[in-house]
Amino acid sequence: MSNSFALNEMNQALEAPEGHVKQNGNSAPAEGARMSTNGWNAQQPEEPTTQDGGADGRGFASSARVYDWDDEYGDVGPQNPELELDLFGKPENRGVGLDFSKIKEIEVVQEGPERIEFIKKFSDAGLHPVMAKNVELAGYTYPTPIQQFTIPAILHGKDVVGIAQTGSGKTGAYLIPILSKLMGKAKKWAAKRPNPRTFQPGLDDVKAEPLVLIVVPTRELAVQIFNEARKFCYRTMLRPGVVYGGAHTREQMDSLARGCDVLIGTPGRLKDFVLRPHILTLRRLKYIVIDEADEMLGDDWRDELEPVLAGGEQDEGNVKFCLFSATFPKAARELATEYLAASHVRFRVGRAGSTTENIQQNIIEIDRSGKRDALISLLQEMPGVRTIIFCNSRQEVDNLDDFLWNSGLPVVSIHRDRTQKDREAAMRSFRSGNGPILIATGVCARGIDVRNVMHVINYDLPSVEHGGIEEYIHRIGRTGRIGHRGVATSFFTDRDDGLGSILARTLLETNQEVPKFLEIYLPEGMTRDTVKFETESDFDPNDLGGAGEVGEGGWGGGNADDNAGQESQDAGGWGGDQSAGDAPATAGTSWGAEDDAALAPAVAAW
Ligand SMILES: Nc1ncnc2c1ncn2[C@@H]1O[C@H](COP(=O)(O)OP(=O)(O)OP(=O)(O)O)[C@@H](O)[C@H]1O
Repeated sequence: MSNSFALNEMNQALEAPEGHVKQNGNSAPAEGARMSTNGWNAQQPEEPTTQDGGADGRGFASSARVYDWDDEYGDVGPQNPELELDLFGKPENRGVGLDFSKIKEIEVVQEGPERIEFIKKFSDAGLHPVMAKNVELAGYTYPTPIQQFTIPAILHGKDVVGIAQTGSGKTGAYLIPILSKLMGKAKKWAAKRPNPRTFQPGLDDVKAEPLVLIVVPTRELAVQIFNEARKFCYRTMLRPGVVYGGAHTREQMDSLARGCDVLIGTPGRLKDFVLRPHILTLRRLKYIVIDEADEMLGDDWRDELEPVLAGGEQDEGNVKFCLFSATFPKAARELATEYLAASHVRFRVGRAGSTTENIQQNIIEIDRSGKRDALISLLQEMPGVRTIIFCNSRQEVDNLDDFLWNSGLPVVSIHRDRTQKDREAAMRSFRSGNGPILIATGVCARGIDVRNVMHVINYDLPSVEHGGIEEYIHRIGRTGRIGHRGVATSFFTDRDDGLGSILARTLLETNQEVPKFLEIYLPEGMTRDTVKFETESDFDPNDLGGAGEVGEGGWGGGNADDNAGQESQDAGGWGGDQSAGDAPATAGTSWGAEDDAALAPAVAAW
């Protein structure tokens, strides 16, 4: 196996703030700590933190502290240095480590009846001043390519589909414009809330009436996005909240009873609350975001998602939809049209389902019986770096956890059968670097963003029936995020035959070495330039006979006036007017239609 850049980069990562997993190998381990093995460090008993463990570090992450708004504040609340530190971390650690050398020019394709002018700088977006400040506090200097397009599109009142590689800033791509737009409107649109200083549970309770609903597939992702929302809502009257299964319903009800303007949740728990309108009503809702949209629109979620998307006393027709994912197979794209306005815009950074070249992908052909030894060798080869190991079953996660733990390695693990407290503790330990090896089932892979994950190991490759190449892309995408680089190593056994062809093409596409045993899956003569995947665009220019005709079932072949009423109602919010002001508003002018301008992809420099 060749890890050309790996060790050098890993060492830098070990020195990096927050990401440190290296401890002084000579120091005596604290009581309860475990000895280091083969270059890995001793694991320490975990200290609770406020960031992931609730207000006092002992509750669930859903009760983590948010900015407390007082109606006497006017438009912008005062700074709270202690909370600021908690939300954004130490100033010297913010926004470090972008590898600009790898990101030169990235092609962004836009489809839909209207062309959106992209922004090059956050300052061009017309963000609400508090949002601009929060973006700065988060350490974001430049918008990522997907953000360059979706920020103006959402500010301009469009339904948006955003498809961009893992770790490319999709969360900010919807949170920043949606919250910015609402900041100017919160006084008018948000429900009345009790004063947090005088609030008495049971006496002052209100029902939650969010303006934004963000639906995600996993609890870990819900918590992570809640933490991002806590940052971007800082010093505003928008109050974020999160609900997810496994944590106490009572605790989440108490939190909702204080009011909630931005609600993040997993479908099951959301459905429970939506069916209890005295606790949660969606009648004020202005935005629905479906993150990991291809996963969420799959059959597995239908029963829970449909009552949420259709229910809760929504003001039908006045809710904007935003769908985001790194992968978006055709079947999911077709389903998505059920929810989107005909005039929605769609942005794609690279091929839907492509991965970033920042991840070095190694595929190792192996006998099933040799996996454990090979795993230990891999961990010894890259000691002390934050690593995620994926397995296909909960049983295998438990088995490997025992095996590695007994081998003296600092390992933590999560899967669906663990209690929520255990899941949160494992994530806390992994994030802090105390338990730098995380074993998980693939289900947990979606969206998790932990700084300095340098190595992803597919102990089992996802089977074609369960996630296939999409899951592979999401799993390896836990490394190589936001301009960083990383290594993904996968064990390929006789069971993985079904994945061979698409895996070989994925390697080819991203300039990776295709190992000899995978070459047989490629048609003769196929090169990086001729590699083929499923159709990327569903947009059929023939559907667009004239201005305003709707391309049936297609993406964006629609009538730009369909939601014009809503747009004029929206105008006047921060950034609502100027951002797309130059864009041609003619229905029928479309990316993907057969004229020169339409065929040219927009290029975002970053
Ligand atoms: N403009 C920016 N500048 C610097 N860092 C950013 C910027 N936007 C987002 N980030 C950071 O990049 C990381 C990855 O972002 P995010 O988790 O939103 O990626 P993603 O595209 O949703 O990935 P996935 O597909 O895996 O869910 C996060 O730590 C986020 O804080």
